[in-house]
Amino acid sequence: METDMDSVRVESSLWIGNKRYRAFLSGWYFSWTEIDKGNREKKTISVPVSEVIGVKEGRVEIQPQKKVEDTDLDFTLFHVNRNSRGNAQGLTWSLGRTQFCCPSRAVRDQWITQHRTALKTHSPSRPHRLLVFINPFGGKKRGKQIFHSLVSPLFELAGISSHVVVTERANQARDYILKKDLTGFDGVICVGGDGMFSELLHGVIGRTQQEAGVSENDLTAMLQPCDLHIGVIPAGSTDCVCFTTVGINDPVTSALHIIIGDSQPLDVCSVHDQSTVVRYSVSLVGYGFYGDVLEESERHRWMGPLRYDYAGCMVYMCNRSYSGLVQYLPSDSQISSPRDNTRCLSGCRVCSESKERLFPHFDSSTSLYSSNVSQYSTELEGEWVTVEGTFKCISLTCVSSSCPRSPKGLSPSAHLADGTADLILVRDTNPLSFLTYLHRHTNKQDQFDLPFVEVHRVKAVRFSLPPGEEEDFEEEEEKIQSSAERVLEDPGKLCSNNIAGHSQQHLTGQKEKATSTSRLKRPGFVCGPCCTKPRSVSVWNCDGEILPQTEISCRIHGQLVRLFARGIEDSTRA
Ligand SMILES: Nc1ncnc2c1ncn2[C@@H]1O[C@H](COP(=O)(O)OP(=O)(O)OP(=O)(O)O)[C@@H](O)[C@H]1O
Repeated sequence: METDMDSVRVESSLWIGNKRYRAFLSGWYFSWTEIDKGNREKKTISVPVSEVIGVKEGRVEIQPQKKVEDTDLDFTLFHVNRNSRGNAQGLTWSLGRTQFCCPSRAVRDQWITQHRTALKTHSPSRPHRLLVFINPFGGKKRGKQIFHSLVSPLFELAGISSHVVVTERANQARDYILKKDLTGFDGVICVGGDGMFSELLHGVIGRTQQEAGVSENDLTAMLQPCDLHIGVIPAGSTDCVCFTTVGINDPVTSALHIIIGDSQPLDVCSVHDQSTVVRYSVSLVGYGFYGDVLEESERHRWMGPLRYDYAGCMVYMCNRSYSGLVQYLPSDSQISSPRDNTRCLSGCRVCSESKERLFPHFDSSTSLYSSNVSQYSTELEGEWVTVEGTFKCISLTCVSSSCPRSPKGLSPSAHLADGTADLILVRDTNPLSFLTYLHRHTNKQDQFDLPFVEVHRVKAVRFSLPPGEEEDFEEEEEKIQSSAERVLEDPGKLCSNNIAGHSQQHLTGQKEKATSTSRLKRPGFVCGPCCTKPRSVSVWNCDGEILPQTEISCRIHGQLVRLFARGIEDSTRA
């Protein structure tokens, strides 16, 4: 047996079953080559040290149950295995296991020691201690089972200790991250859906800014990048964030990415009203159709995940469109564009070369509510572009926002970490054309290749109501406000309005009030085609939460957070 203590190098004969192998561990790779009876080399298998999950004495199995057969000559290597599956965009990872037999106990011990040294020196960013939040009610309510049967045994095998919090209320995970002592944790994990991810996102960003003394409410402030990694074990209804960053919704794949300490930076959009940050978003800030669908689906939570299909049909039949003034700050189209037909895959060059971490020419003194368009252009050196019109929907997404139902996503060529978002403007059109647009999200046709759709890669966006609309809206607000007050005096009247009870995450108590008022403000619509008076103002859907504000300002923060992921792996590598 040959060893080199300084650079982690071991070489010896090893046996798998009755076949002999020449095994070799250098710093970065462990490989073994079959040697036939005539001493000829046959096939070589190679595993990067970075993808080794653990090395154990003896013959060990952990799935379906932990079983150890302790012998002096054997060791078991656990590592990542890849395969492709179904409609997944990325590769499924599973736990590979190979049992080796050594010529002597001394050689066995040497292999184990050297493997462990190699892990420490060549895969140093692995987490040792994790804070895990399980939403027991997310998706099909299998969060606890998924964690305890599939994820926890893998963490244990890899020597990761976890502190588990099973949530008892909405926003518990966010508040825990904001307030409790997190010393010693290398990351926070959610077992749940996009709503749980959002809680972790708000907690981690808020905590980091608090500690750095940065005001989150200041639209012009450079937010401090967050060191604490976020991991997502998918156990929700759609799990869009997981699908978009890993390419598949599979708890074991995600757990293995966490164990090996993968790190994927992610852009985040902050949404502001005039004076405060309202929310952070990763996947969708949407007005019009997507806002209406969320609002309608909230009235039917009892239907479970089916409510989105139901609400989609109802809102589609209402055939609404909304006037608005959209202003955006375009990103450099020489670098990338939403229509360049590229996919942001693991190791993406556009993301790794991105310099979009600073935000030039943003002037907070400009009123959001001003309708003076030229004022924006002058103050912001002519970079802002203004589009006024009537829209079916307005969507802003930092990432492709893909999910199993829409594997390409809202914007197939969007990047995870280039400091930009894609702004999709769908102008008013006939119902059939709009259906064509929606349907193209589920097939291979280009959803942007339609005359009423435009898409722009942007660094910031503002939305305001056109001047006339603004007055109507205020009048309507006043009328509805007074009727809401009457309803509050007589809560019995609430039944007919069926106001949604879904929890919202708020950054301030003031917003809590605004939201409840806002819900009361908007008259219910369930009648579809027979609605007599079209509503003139929609709501914003921000990653599945309804925003109380209509006029908002959004800014993209390049690579603000980091996930335990590596982006979608090219499936041709399987
Ligand atoms: N114990 C709890 N009781 C009630 N609500 C909770 C609890 N824990 C978390 N929540 C809230 O439930 C909401 C939905 O949870 P989650 O995202 O995990 O599942 P989902 O909605 O089924 O999935 P998706 O968001 O992917 O559609 C989250 O916004 C979260 O704040």
